[in-house]
Amino acid sequence: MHEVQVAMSADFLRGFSRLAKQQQRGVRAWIDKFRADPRAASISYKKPKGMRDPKVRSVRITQKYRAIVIHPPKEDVYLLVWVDNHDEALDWARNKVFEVNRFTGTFQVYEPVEGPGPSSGPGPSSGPEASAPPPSESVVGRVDLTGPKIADGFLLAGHQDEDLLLFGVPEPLLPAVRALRTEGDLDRLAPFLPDEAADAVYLLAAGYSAEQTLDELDRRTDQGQPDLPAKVDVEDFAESLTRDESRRAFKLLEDDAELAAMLAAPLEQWRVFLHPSQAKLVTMRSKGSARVLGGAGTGKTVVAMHRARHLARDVFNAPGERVLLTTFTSNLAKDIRENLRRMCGTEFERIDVKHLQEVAREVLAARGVKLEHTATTKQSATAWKRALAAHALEFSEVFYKQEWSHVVQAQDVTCEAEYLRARRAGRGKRLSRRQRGEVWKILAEYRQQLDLAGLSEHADVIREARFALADESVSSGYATVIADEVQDFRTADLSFLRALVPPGPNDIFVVGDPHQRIYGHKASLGRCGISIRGRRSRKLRINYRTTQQIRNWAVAALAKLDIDDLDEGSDNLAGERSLRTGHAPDVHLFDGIEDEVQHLAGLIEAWTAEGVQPSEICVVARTKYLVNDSYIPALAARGVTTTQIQTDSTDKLPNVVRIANMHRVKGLEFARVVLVGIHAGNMPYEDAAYRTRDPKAKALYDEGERKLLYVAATRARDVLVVTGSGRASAFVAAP
Ligand SMILES: Nc1ncnc2c1ncn2[C@@H]1O[C@H](COP(=O)(O)OP(=O)(O)OP(=O)(O)O)[C@@H](O)[C@H]1O
Repeated sequence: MHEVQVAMSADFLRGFSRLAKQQQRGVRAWIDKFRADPRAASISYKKPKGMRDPKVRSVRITQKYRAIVIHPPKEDVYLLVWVDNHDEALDWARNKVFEVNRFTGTFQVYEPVEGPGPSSGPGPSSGPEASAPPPSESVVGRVDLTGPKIADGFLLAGHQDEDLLLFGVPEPLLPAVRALRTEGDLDRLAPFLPDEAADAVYLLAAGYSAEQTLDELDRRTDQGQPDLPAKVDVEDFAESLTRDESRRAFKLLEDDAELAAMLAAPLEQWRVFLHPSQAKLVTMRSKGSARVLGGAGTGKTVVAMHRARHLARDVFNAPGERVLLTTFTSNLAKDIRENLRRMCGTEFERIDVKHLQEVAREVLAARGVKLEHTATTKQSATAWKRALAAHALEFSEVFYKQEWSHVVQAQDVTCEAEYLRARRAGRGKRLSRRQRGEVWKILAEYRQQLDLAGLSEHADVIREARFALADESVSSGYATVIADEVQDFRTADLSFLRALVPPGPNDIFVVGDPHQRIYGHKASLGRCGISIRGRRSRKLRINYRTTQQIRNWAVAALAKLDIDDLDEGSDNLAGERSLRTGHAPDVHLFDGIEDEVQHLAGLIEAWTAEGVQPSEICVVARTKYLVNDSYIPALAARGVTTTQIQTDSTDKLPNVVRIANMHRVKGLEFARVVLVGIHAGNMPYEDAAYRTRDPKAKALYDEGERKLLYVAATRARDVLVVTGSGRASAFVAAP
């Protein structure tokens, strides 16, 4: 008989992560014993009463703790699916079904219910605090239906049962799926569905056809048929666990070092369990460049890291071949470098993780180009003051400054002739040729002032570096480039990426979310020579970070804007979902800031008393000014110590509450987030030029503000609170 194997589920690892360190040691020792021989006489299996699934066994670890193990009919792979105190472990397993789906061949975990789940509160996969509804009670009739109603009844009315079965909906859950009427219903049912079925049902409910859903999920063969096994043996666990869809939640324990790493960092599940769409992107063989889109928290950075490791290890692995992973912000580059160092073996030596400015500076330094000083905010303000004083102004001062960054620097404009031809799409105001000429005088004067002071800007460094690469036609030394946060790259930055590597297979892999563009201006990959045709463009749709309730709130803040796709098309967040559920964000509007801060201080006190680490709480305000002049002192006056997040300093901060402006929290995440000062005047932030903008420019500005709110709200993993005072923000629905 073949050797018996052991697999561990993502749930087991999650259960393990909740145990105290001392108990974890005991469980580790037990896992080693169990792996050695799950059929050994010393392993004490119990078949608990009242389990829905007869394959469930509870195995004693200590007097208090039990592992839930799924006994394989063929004795091929024993599955470790949960670990907890005796009673809680049994409660967790009681209503669940663990089986190989007879159509898809995937190993599924689900909980049969007849309706869309309880109307609030976490679902079953959230762990012990989960509150599953009684198994046989239909809850359709009593839920609070929140999502948009489908006019003629049921969300999936247009789909046959057979289709739903082929998408992995288990037969016992068909009635519940059929009963869905709103997106709110689906959010409540999703935690009870197997993951592969939930992915598909979200897309079908968002209006995708069955064919489109297969395409979006990459579940079609090259011949266009659903990618399903010809024959499924539901008793063959070993075969089932080889499928991508099973591997998103189960890992065969084959390698001691890998298991040790898993148990040492049980919360870092992204290192082991990739969603099939993530896994495919990591190893995809691309004829040229590729692009990955996905809303906040969908694991784009995770894919970028795994991809970098894969390319360095398996594709560009000749001595001297280097892989570059670059980002827009320096904080993120630092985090990624640390994570990669821990994930990689010796291939790490051939991976550079640097933010784009750093890459450009190194390209120039390697060629002996002496860099001018980068203008500080103060120095550039002085240069602007002089430039704006030199000529009569037809427009507001802000207009010239934005024209400089969004048109001149973004597109590498260096002379009047180029400026007269430059694309000004998205700038709001149309300029006549005469007006362009007049505006250019001031822009040219600003450049002159920088030159006189011996100063340059970040964009100048990127441009110089690109010219240096083009002039010499020597390569940058990189075989491949992976870029994260690409939504904030300007045209000039994308052109620099292109110049870093010659066109070829797997040359450039870009990752970004245009819904989160808070710095740059729309730029097009194709226009910069980065072509991503056909299947080289994919989307991630599972939000691993925030709860569904927080995600929905943040998406509502975007108010259905028209969003580009980093290229010439458009993007949306349809069919995206969160794996976790929680409570809807709390929104409060107070009479004045005093009351607001009083509430905030009370919240922080209550949370820390509950055991939340202060460093896992972040207070976020729209501007630095609000942070420094209002909230830090007001909180300090109430005895709450905060520390401000600065560039490059996130991991050195003490264990106290974090505070930051919205731009600064990009790319970060916290268990609990409070967005403060969210009221009229601050959101959208009414800067000096706010009232003077023409309607088109104002609409564009507001769009940027909505994206900023989306970024800030999606930093929260578990809890989001939104507070303000005075008049409500037009971007926030009344509480
Ligand atoms: N396969 C996975 N399994 C478990 N957790 C994951 C997985 N993929 C991503 N995560 C977790 O989800 C969170 C968000 O991931 P990541 O930062 O990669 O998302 P992102 O799309 O880059 O987000 P953003 O655009 O908001 O910066 C992280 O905590 C990450 O560890």
